[in-house]
Amino acid sequence: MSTGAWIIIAAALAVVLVALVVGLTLYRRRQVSLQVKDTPQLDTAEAKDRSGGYKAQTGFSFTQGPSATAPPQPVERPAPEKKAPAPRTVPLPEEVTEAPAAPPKPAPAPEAAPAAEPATETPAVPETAPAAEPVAETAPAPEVAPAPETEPETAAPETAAPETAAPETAAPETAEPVEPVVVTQPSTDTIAEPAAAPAAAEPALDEIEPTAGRLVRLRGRLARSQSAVGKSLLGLLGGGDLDEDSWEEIEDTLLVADLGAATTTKIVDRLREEIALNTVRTEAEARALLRSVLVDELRPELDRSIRALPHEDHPAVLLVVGVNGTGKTTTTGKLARVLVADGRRVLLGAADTFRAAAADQLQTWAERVGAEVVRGKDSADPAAVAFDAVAKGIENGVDAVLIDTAGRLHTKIGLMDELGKVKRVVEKKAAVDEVLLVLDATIGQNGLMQARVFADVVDITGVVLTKLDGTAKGGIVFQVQHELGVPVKLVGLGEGADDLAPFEPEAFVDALLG
Ligand SMILES: Nc1nc2c(ncn2[C@@H]2O[C@H](COP(=O)(O)OP(=O)(O)OP(=O)(O)O)[C@@H](O)[C@H]2O)c(=O)[nH]1
Repeated sequence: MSTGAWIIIAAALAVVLVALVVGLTLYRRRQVSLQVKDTPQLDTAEAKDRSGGYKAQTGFSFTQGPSATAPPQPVERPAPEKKAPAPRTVPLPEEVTEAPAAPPKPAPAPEAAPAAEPATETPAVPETAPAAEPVAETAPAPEVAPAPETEPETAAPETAAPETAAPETAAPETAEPVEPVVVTQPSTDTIAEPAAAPAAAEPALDEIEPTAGRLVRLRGRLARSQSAVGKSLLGLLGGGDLDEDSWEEIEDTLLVADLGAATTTKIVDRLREEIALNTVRTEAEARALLRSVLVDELRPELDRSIRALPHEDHPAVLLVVGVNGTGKTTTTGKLARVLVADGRRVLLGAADTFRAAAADQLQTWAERVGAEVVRGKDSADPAAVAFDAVAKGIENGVDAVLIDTAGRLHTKIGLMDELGKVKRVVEKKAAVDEVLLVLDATIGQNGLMQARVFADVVDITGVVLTKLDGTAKGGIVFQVQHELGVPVKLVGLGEGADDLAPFEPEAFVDALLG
């Protein structure tokens, strides 16, 4: 063979060898990558489920509150239950003149009708006489009962402690089988409610609208009521040279929209500065400037997440406070729906015991959404109901307990006693993660006055502004945040069950500017 032939054979062999090596490498690499794929990815996703840091992909953002101070205590199983006669005597308190508080009307689901009754109450905690003296700590009851209220100024006749501390020891015949009536969702897999389970018919659960993009979907409503303000501002700013009259008109427009004097001055000053710099030449630039000034004023950097995620060993606890008629109960129900839609287990505490209809209304929300509810008899001590709601929530391992409170504003002292007590008593079981103040946007400056009173009484952590669909005075958002230094976290944009949206400064301003 010639040398040339040998070279060709050698080259061919070399090519085959290279091909073999490459093929083998590729094969092995593919094998490795398959194994990698199988690994932890899925586990972590699953492990995330119940922990903090959850962010609804919806614009609703839920977080875990700061860690609890009160050590959660093991709660005894409720004592044998008795049927509550539950006569409802609807004692409308004197000054509570607010809205009739219709039960949630959305999703009228006729099948739900029978489900309203099955709420046959089963008192979870047979109660001792309401006037029971603070016996808590000395009682041999196994459960570590919360200390009774000791503050002299809140020496209300009832304390939460005796009521819940007594279950095991109370004589079964205790006259009144009333205090906290607990209605559990029949399908829950937790504690067996022997009396309730067989009696309760399967409740017709509502379809909950997807929570994604709520504010966008509801923006039309916001725009309808707000855009007059935006249009007028844009008309003035984009109209060329601005004389003093025009600036005054801008100021008036902002004031009429309830932005308040301080915010209005700040906004007008900034607009003047920018316009003096000649940076605004077109209508589009005027719009962009106005948008950025308004958004900045709404402090987009504030944390607007709702602290509704459970702690390791107990649920998140949220208090919903506000004057009657502002939409507290409705908001509590709407928020429960959002949480349930996001896979959370929710318990509602009906601590608004001054109006029987309020508890009924909350119960209806709970049934429709598949949440549990704890309620007391009419005029029961709201603190006791709130306490029992949290205890039940811990016992049943729910993710969040939402407590609807009563907000009678006859006197600040009364409110302080009541709300302060609710918070203190609840905190014997678990720290309160969130105190949401519900304000009715349609009442403008009055809402601000209410906010001040409530802020003096409890540490508000977030504001819910309701009925923004029905007012052009959305400017109250600016004032509330400015005055309280607390973010508006949620907005109510209608009476519908799903008409609750997270508050987003940019989206709000866009709606305002139309
Ligand atoms: N248009 C509109 N109406 C709302 C909104 N939120 C609540 N409402 C209505 O306001 C009325 C009062 O709401 P409630 O939830 O009963 O108010 P509350 O503060 O709990 O009052 P009490 O039940 O008396 O304690 C009801 O008719 C609700 O449907 C909202 O965002 N927009």
